[in-house]
This record gives sequence, C-alpha cells and structure tokens, in this order.
Amino acid sequence: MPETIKNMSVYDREAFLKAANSGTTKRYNIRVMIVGKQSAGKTCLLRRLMNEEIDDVISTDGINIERRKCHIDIKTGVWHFYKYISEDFQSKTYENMIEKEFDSIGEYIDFWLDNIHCYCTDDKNTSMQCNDDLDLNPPVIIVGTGIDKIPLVCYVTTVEFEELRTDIVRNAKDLSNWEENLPIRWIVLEKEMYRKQTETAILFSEAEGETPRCENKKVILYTEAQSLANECTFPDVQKETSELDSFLKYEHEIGNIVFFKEVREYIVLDPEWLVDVFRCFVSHDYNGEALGMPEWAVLDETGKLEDNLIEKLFKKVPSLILTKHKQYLLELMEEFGIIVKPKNDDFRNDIYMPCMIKPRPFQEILRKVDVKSEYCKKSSWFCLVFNFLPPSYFNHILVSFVKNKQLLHEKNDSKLSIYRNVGIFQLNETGSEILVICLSKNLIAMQVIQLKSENVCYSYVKNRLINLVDLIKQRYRINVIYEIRFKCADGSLLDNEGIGYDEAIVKGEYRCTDHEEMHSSKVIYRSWLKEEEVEEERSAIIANTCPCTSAMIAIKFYVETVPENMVTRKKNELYIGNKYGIVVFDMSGSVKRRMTLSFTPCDKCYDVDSQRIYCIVREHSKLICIDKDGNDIFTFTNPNMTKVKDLTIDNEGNVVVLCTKG
Ligand SMILES: Nc1nc2c(ncn2[C@@H]2O[C@H](COP(=O)(O)OP(=O)(O)OP(=O)(O)O)[C@@H](O)[C@H]2O)c(=O)[nH]1
Ligand SMILES: [Mg+2]
Repeated sequence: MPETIKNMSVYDREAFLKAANSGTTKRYNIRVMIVGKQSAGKTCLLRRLMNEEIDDVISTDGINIERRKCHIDIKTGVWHFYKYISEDFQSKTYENMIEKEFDSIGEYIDFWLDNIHCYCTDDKNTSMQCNDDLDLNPPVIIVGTGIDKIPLVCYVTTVEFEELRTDIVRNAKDLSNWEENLPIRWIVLEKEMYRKQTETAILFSEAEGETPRCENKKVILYTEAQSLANECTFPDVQKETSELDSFLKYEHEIGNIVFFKEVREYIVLDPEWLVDVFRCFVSHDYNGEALGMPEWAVLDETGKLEDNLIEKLFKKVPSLILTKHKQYLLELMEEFGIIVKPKNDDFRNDIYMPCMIKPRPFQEILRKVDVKSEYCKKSSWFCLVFNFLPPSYFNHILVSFVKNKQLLHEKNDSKLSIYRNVGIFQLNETGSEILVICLSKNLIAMQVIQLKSENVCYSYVKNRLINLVDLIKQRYRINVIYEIRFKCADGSLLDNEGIGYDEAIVKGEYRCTDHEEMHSSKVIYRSWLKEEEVEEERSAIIANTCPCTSAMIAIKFYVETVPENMVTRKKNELYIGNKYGIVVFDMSGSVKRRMTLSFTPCDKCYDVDSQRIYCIVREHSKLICIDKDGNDIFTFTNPNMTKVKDLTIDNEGNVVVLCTKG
C-alpha cells in the first residue's frame, strides 16, 4: 500500500484495497522540488535540467509550481524531453514572510533542510529526518549555483547536468514509493483527468467587444469527474462516491489536483493555476493599480479584504475573466486558511486576510489591551516551543481562532484586534476575560488577561490550542515537534526560558531567568492546568520512573481475576481484560467504563493511530479487531495459525501474532 494511502483514513484505505482487488499496476513518478534563496538560480537550474534555454529567465513571483513532464527510461536512466517533471518552489513572498537572518552558511542550509523535512510524509516517526541508514529522507541534493563566480572554478558543464540527472534517478529509486502499486482503474482515471486538463475550453470575456479565447481546462465540475470515473469502471459512481472521493483525496495528497470534500463542487486539475490565483492575493509584488486603491490601505491596516479589491485582484489572472469561479475560489481560500470570516456578529460577512496585514511591534499591539485597572490579572504565558515552525503554521491557528471566537475591538475604535501573527479575543460573554495569542519566532504563546482578579483555570483553552496544533500537523502532514513551557506573566517571551511542563509538575519552584529569582511552579501552571490534571500527570510520571507506581496498583487489582499479560495502557487509561470483556480504569484505579465482549481475549493490543483494539482468543485461534467501544470490526483466522499466544503491533501498524506454526 502506498505510504500516502497508509496515512489516510481507514475508509480511504479500505476503498483502496477494494479497488486494488480488481488489479494493480506499478507506477513510477519522480517529484523534484527546488528550494533556495531568492535569485540563487533555481529557475535556471530547472531549465537546464530540462534541457531548455535560459536566455529569457525572469525572477519568479511567489511560489511557483511547474508541472514539467519528461520520460525517463527506467532501465538506462536516460531522460527524454518532451514538454515538461519538477517543481520550482520558492518565493520572495515566502522569504518576506519568514523574515529570517542567517549568521552562517550552516544555519542557512539547516533552515532549508528543516523546511523540506517538516513536510516529509514518508516516515511514520514524525520527528525523524533520517531513515535507518541515516540517509536524509527525502534525499536532498545540494547544488552550488554561481560557482563560475569563484575565481579559477569553471562553468557547470553539460556533463555535470547529466550527472545531476543520474543522481536524481538513483535517489528516486531508493525511495519507498518507487514502484508503487496502484489500482489499474485509478491510474486510468488519473490519465483521463490529465487528458481533460489538456483539453481546451473557449472562454468568453464578460467585457463587451472582446473576442473569446482558448484556454486549457484548469477546473472541472465534480459531476464531470463522476462521469470520467464511470468510464474508467469505477463501480456505482452515481450512487456511491466513496472510492472516487478516496481517489481524489489521494491525487490531492500527492499534489496532482486540488480537491476538498467540504468544497466539492469543482476539482482543480492544474494546481499551478490555483497558485496563480493565490498569488494575486498573497504577494509582495502587486501592480500599481491595485496599490493605489484605498481598499489596499484598509487591508494593510486592518486585514479586511474589501469586495472591490477582490474583484480587482481576480482580474490579474486572465483565465478568471469569467467570474463564475469567484465563490468557489473564495471558499477554497477559506479552506486553505488564507482568508477568514470573523465570528463577531457585525463582521460575519466580511473577509479578512491576516497574513497580509502590515507587521507591527508586538509591544505596541499589547499596549492596546493593556488594562490599567488594579483588579486586572494576567495569567502566565502558555507556550508551545517548536523545533521548527513553517511560516504558514501559525496563520492556520490564528484563522481557526478567528472563526470560533469573537475578536476584541480596539479601544475607541471599531477595528477588530487582529494583527500580523497576533490575535486578541474576547474569551467569555461578559468580556471580563481577554485572550492574547501570538507567534514569536519558533514559539506559539497565549495569555489571558482578566478584568477581575480571580483564580480561573483556562485548561480548556490550553486543550483547544493543543488539539488544534495536532490537527494542523495531521491535516497538512507537517512533521514538527513541540515542547510545552510556561513563562511568567510579565517576562519576555523570547529571552525568558520559563519552565517546561514535566519540570513544573514535579518541582515546587524554579529559577526564573528573566527576573533572576525563584518562582513558584504552581503559580505559573495553575492558570492552565487543573489540579486533577496535575495529579494524573504526577502518577504518570512516577509510572515512568518507578516500578512501584499507581499503574502497578491497577495491575495488582486485575491480576486477581485475569492472566498477567492483558493490560494495555493508553494515554491515562488502563484497559484490563477479564472473563467478560474489558474494563477501562483511570490512573487512580476508578472504573471509567466496561465493554462486554462475546469472547475472552488472552492477549490484546491497543493501536493508538487507528483507535482499534486487537485481541487474540486462544481456544479458537482467532484474531479479533474491535473499536474502542468494543464493537466488532473484523475477525481473522488462518489454518496455519494455531495455539495463538501473544500479539503486538509494530511501528508500521502491522499486527504480529505469535502462534505455533507461524
Ligand atoms: N554567474 C551565474 N549566474 C547565474 C547562475 N545561475 C543563475 N544565474 C543568474 O542569476 C540570476 C537569477 O537566476 P534565476 O534562475 O532567476 O534565480 P531564481 O532563484 O529562480 O530567482 P527568483 O525566482 O527571483 O528567486 C539570473 O540573472 C541568472 O542568469 C550561475 O550558475 N552563475
Ligand atoms: Mg525563479
């Protein structure tokens, strides 16, 4: 099963397997991404790799996805150039967004490597950048352009480009997705959709007197995809679209098309076209006409994207003369988190684009909510410190908060408190609690300012942020890891180290690097952690470090009724099997729920990824899979599998059963 499918939902995996039953074939596909600093020579490199001229290369505006095709003889490795394989991904916009400065070439290279590897989906172990052989995954070839500028070094020759091509193919062949097996009908439909894209459509301009133009098809209706799928022997496509949807999701994941189930009216066949559209909105290279519009200043200052400006910006893409896609494109931009409609009643129909607001100093923004009342109370800062944070990550978080929480109004102004990388929200109905959420380098931080001096715990806000961060990691397949830290209310966000989560729970006090004095750990965590959570965590920590723990107490309890190897621990729950089924305990030993089963498992394992429990039943030599509520999913038997004894799940999600014969 291709890695991409393995990472999709259980329904998609089942749809894939069903389709694969009617025949599969191998697919070879190489995707190359060229990243690097502005003007490094990326476009020239791509052109030369594709055996094209470089005379007319101009600077690329924003991110550029070029789907170029050439055929490579798998046996000989020779490249045959027809038209267009490769992606040139870079941007001034991106560079402006990251606002990075590098002290050394090492830091510079690390930055680009992190950028590439945080999007690697080939490895289940999300924090890893290397495979078992310590090879970078995906492989990276570092090309030094401009070497002719170094005295005594000669120009890059044609021979070296040939070596680069050989290197690309060699690296691609080592990847786990080389020779992927796909259902034949999926490959046929993929080709059909590609053919559809190259079909031309006649575009009629809305402006009077303009002649109609021919354009390749960039978008098709979902119903058109249904008809194509029907032709490609997808079963019952008109009634049952689950296989088609799984196929479209797969194609979206590998970057061939853009398809969101939530906005399913159209399918974008040419992602480059969408990049062109998005470039109209998120760019640092607007044309003068749009710049002169007063609506532009409004966007710059407030983030509000007025309708006039939307119309104007859409016109930058010639194939958008038919504004029939306007609504769909706006919905897509909402789906991508580029634009958002605030939750505030009076602003619900307005469109905001937070990433294009002019940056302002953080302290200046904070002054806008600095309540001087003596009763005002600030919580500590709750921080998620990331190993590496891609520039768009925080934007997704901010947009999600804007959708779900009312933004505060600026003092004496109707302007909403949304800024570049900062949002200030009204947390409760009465307005006595204000939430500040912001990005600072590799750190996402939040603080609650209360207008009443009460000890309130914002554990639910903390959970919301963590869930959201994990959801974004999953949805955009971003491999980043973070650590939770607390920092004192008035300290600096960046220079102050604060205290880590585990340390805060076990240590009574810590040395604050900002104030150079001892602070109470409890004072710093209590705004975000409930006492029960702290207790639970303490027991978990002890369980990790000491054999005589509360976990043992639970095991002791179960040992009286069932064999020893039937405990599975999932997060802060203990799953204990007995004669009648499974009892779920919390870490204090209290029963949370019971599942009655029709069989008595002799061993079981909890697969956290799929939330399934795998059980083996010795008498019948069966492997039974149930969901976390005890409902049957499937039963597996095999004549070769007798006297089943133990089971476990490996890192890939494979269930391994120890039995007599196999
Ligand atoms: N001397 C020298 N000049 C180069 C080399 N590669 C590219 N250039 C020149 O550098 C300039 C930028 O090249 P591009 O290929 O447009 O660079 P890019 O990284 O795509 O630039 P942006 O899209 O603006 O980020 C052009 O004027 C090229 O002619 C090289 O190896 N040696
Ligand atoms: Mg370029």
